[in-house]
Amino acid sequence: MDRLWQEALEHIKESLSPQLFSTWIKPIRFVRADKSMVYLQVPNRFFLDWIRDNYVARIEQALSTLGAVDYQVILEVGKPENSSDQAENPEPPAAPAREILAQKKPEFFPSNLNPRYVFNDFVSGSSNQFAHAAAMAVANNPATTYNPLFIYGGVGLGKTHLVNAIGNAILKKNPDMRVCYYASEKFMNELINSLRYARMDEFRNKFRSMDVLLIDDVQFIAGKERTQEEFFHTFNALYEAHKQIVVTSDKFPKDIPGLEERLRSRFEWGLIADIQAPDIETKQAILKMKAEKNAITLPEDVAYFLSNSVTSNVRELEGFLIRLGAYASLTSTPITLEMAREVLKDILVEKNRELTVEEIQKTVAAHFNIKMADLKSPKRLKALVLPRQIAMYLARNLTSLSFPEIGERFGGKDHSTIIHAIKKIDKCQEEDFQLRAVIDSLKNTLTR
Ligand SMILES: Nc1ncnc2c1ncn2[C@@H]1O[C@H](COP(=O)(O)OP(=O)(O)OP(=O)(O)O)[C@@H](O)[C@H]1O
Repeated sequence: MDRLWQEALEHIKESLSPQLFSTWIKPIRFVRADKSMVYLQVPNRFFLDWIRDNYVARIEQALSTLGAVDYQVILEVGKPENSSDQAENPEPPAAPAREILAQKKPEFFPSNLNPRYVFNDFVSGSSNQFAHAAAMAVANNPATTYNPLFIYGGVGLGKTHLVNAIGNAILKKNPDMRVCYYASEKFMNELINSLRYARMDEFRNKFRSMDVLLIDDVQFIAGKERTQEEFFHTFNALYEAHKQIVVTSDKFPKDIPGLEERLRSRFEWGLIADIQAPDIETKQAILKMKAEKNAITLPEDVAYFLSNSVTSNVRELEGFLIRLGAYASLTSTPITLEMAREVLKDILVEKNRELTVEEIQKTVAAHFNIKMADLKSPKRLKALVLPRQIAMYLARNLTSLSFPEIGERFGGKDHSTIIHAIKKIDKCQEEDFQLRAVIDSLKNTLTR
């Protein structure tokens, strides 16, 4: 059996980089074997966990290829190599490999979660209550209720916060679970590195051994062929093993350009929940909560002023609050409405500047991948009519221009054409959930 072990080592060596082999496999010592078990010694507990999670299957596979079929690897923590009593007093063997595989050792598993983002600090309002409720349901019963959970919404509206809150709540209740948060760009970078250094097995083992995988801003992997493929396989492996997957994006799956069809359809298997721009009451509640957290005294009228006059991006709103807090502290003056107006005046002027129809047309044209000129043209092609009507609708909603003035900016169209377009979009939005999502996303882009 000793010889067989040496051969198995050679076998494993072929499939690993020299560095990995010498780090993880070389220090493993063969102890003994009986009819169905191979006892291997590793230097310490951390090592044992790592080998168990990443290499036991590979070792069993190598033994099986060499004829030792159905042998089970049993890992034990051994004494240092020069220890004299090693042979006489072997450590009691650790649990059988398959049992070990079932155990989880979270203390060595980095979750990447942001501990600040918890449900308690998330303000729920009409704009986000659906996503909030879905996130809580997933946190309470991972992989049983909604899988995958897909949360989408505009920039700075709380997606990252919610997804981390899910992870933190799950870990609090189940400290043994492997919960991992990844921004999709980080997933991609790790994949690139694994490809470059021939560490794909490790990469796959790592992602496929999660109990809960949280992927933020998945839109960034769109158009990246290799990343999408690897994510697709990770998704399948986890889904089939009944593990929870949560994905966020700035858009509804159908509206993510360059997203592979097979991924899009999988994202639609579970629950899709949107986060909309917060209303004034929610913004005020968020500001009050954040002020309290940061020990900033924020008078009612200033909270109202901020919520009413600026952005719907909560991150930006938070930034204004911090700025006011810093100013108050540096000048040793309390925050007042007058002071808020003065300190934020430049930003607010820019923010309150009215959008132009050209900006709206440009954004809509880019979203639908058509030419801006087509929005102003009389062409009746189906692919142009809907974007044009959406642009007209947004022009009416986001500017103060009259119907004839809008018609003028759409290539001299009659005001009745504009009224018809607005009525149609209004009606379609009531029935068509996806159209509503597209319009919300465009509004968000235009007003952030
Ligand atoms: N409902 C909320 N209650 C409390 N804080 C919120 C809420 N929504 C957003 N925030 C805060 O706003 C900031 C931005 O939120 P977050 O990063 O989660 O947004 P996001 O939607 O992931 O943005 P991006 O699209 O840029 O990834 C965070 O500090 C977060 O705590």
